[in-house]
Amino acid sequence: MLEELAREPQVWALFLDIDGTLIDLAETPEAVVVPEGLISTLSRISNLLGGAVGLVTGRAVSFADQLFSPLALPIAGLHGAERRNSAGDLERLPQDDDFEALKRSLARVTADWDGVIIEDKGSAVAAHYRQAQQWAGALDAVMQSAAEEAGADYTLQRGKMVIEIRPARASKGEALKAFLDAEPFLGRKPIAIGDDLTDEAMFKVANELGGLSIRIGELRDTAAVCAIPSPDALRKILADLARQA
Ligand SMILES: O=P(O)(O)OC[C@H]1O[C@H](O[C@H]2O[C@H](CO)[C@@H](O)[C@H](O)[C@H]2O)[C@H](O)[C@@H](O)[C@@H]1O
Ligand SMILES: [Mg+2]
Repeated sequence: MLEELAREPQVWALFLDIDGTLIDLAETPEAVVVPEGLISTLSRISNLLGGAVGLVTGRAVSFADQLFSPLALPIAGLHGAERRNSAGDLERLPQDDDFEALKRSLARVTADWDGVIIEDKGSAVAAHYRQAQQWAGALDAVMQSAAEEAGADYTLQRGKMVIEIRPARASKGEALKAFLDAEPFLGRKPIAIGDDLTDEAMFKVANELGGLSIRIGELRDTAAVCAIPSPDALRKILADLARQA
């Protein structure tokens, strides 16, 4: 990958997931740390690729922007439900009052469930049980019934120790396609790198378009065609690439 990207940077577009890919997982959503040097690495690789580097994440764009400030790459947030293109134009969904009420109700129902975290992300909500695995089954049931109540515009998204309700019309695969429809991504072959179930949609699109799909972790039950063992190993590869920029 490193050799290909360095030799023909005009051919490739790079799409990177955040949690579990660029940065290590942490016990809570707020406790994540962006390691020193990563922001400058990403900035240099973006220059090398003529700006064709995008973040594709389950996080809200606003949260990702805080993490990577002052870098503001093109980004798809909430699993593709919001997207900022390379010109800086941000598409997001209008507030849905029923969904706001549903999030409040979820927070009420789980208030006494020790260790459960309800992460309000605007047009999506995540219920975390990393610190409360005894609540995993009950939380799954509550989220399933909340997703039904939310209706056809929303869907359940499972991930690492998390169950989310997110807008149904979006996916990371659709986000990749939307990026690739416009400069500076237009006509390039996508490299999609991710670690979780939500990334499978972008792996499939990358494969279909003759690109490359890379899973962080094991190459098991995935559409990805190759693997990198850990976020740390990926960061080392990216740092090497940035040095050649
Ligand atoms: O698509 P991603 O960028 O990988 O985002 C996926 C979800 O990541 C976050 O949750 C995960 O990371 C947390 C911090 O390391 C961890 O505590 C949690 O167990 C993981 O599921 C984030 O909080 C979610 O909103 C994202 O959708
Ligand atoms: Mg991830």
